[in-house]
Amino acid sequence: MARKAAIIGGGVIGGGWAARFLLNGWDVAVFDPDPQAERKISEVLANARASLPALSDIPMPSEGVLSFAGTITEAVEGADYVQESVSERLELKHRVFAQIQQSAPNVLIGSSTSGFKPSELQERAANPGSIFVAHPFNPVYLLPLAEVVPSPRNPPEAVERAKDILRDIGMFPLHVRKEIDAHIADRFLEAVWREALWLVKDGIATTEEIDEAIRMGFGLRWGQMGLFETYRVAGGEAGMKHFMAQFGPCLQWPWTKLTDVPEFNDGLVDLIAGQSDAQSGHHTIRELERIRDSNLIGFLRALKDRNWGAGKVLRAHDDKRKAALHAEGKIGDGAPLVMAHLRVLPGWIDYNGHMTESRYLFAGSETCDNFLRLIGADMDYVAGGHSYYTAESHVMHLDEAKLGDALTGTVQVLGADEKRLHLFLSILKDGAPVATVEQILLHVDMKAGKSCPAAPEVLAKLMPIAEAHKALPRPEAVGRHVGQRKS
Ligand SMILES: NC(=O)C1=CN([C@@H]2O[C@H](COP(=O)(O)OP(=O)(O)OC[C@H]3O[C@@H](n4cnc5c(N)ncnc54)[C@H](O)[C@@H]3O)[C@@H](O)[C@H]2O)C=CC1
Ligand SMILES: C[N+](C)(C)CC(=O)CC(=O)[O-]
Repeated sequence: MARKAAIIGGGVIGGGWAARFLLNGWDVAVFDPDPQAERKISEVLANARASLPALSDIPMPSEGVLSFAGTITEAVEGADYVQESVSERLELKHRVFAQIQQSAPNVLIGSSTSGFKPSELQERAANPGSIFVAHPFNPVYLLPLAEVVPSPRNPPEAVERAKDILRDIGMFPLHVRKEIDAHIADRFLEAVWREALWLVKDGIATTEEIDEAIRMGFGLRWGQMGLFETYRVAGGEAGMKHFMAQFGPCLQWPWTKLTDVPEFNDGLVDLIAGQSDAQSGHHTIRELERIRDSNLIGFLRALKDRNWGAGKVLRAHDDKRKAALHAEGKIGDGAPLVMAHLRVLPGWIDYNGHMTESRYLFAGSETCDNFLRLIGADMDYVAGGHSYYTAESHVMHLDEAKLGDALTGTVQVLGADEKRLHLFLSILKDGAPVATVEQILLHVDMKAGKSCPAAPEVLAKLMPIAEAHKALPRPEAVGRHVGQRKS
């Protein structure tokens, strides 16, 4: 039976939590008095459905059931976990905790608070030990980080249980060992934000110029190496010690001494908001969210291929789910495997106004690559000198894919032996094929440049799937050559 999460407060962050839990197979009950909450959450959910599955290389779990509760009591009834995401006001959060604990005194309650310490949240609570900080990052359904901040009143086993729940929905719980205002990451964000406000207020840079300074340079570095590893490399061969010797004196210079905050008044708000409108006002917020999400998918997939940073979390999540699916006998159970989810992007459209022909093969390649990862022929395997090479492909174009369409790639194994793999890939829109790709792949010793048997651990995963797929009907298109008439 699906586990249940109660989401109290369904705004930007609550909506993101709801989407992450739902797409990871949890049932979700939301309570938010805002009459617009249901519409807003359905829009966030649509964005999440279009993006999160693209990070997974194995079939996603069946989506949980979403419900909207009329009261907090109704929302938390039977909940295995509660995530509080109401507005950032301490007295409101206290009131909400009291209501939750009246109906569910022992349930774990993670708070999304950006700045309050857990001991502040726990003040006057009936059961303080079950309230802790689980601070996420927007968009919650794509970014893995959740800062988990306990106070001394939280029993360690309860904190570990909460971290396991967060891992279950693909997150990276970062245990913050000492409670502090604004935790770890928001301390940085506030420092950067404060400096940016000064730069705009003093007329040194516009909002757009500041964004270019981040996204063309150090922002890209931070996303994959963070701060200390980046600076270690910047120290050259002598590493961190040399970096500190060279740049240590700057700590005394004026450029690192701006710690006061510009006066927060209407003038500053209008200046920043006006520049931001000029910079990005031609996009709606939902459009910006979709641009952000598809960029994040690209970054995260690259990191996943390299098993680095946030990509490691994605791999570990797949591996855990893959093991569970094997244990439940759900992998290799005789159905074509759903191996890819893609969204048709603007650059894929040709002069005929539909998806250009090479992208159907691209969709097939993505589907096939995900299948190869599933059976263990992944980047580590390739780094070890073995891989599958495609020897032959036959693409059939059956229907049109248009801009924005959601496509799903499935794999049916038609045959396999130690060296060969015969696949039938279907690229589906709304469940019907827009293209099929029949492929023969050869297992190769890359150094010798010759075919050779696949590793036993790969065959151990491949063969049960091939065996189970023998029971599937053979697609009519298999073996069909170009121009052949159907009879
Ligand atoms: N927006 C952001 O970038 C991030 C915000 N957070 C934290 O997440 C929490 C929520 O922030 P946002 O989602 O941005 O705010 P928001 O304003 O988008 O959503 C807050 C929601 O709480 C609802 N609410 C108010 N009183 C309520 C009650 N008594 N019961 C249930 N719902 C109630 C409101 O109707 C609203 O929909 C805050 O604690 C914030 O610090 C954490 C990470 C990032
Ligand atoms: C601006 N903020 C303090 C609410 C930001 C966060 O808490 C985290 C984020 O997503 O940037």
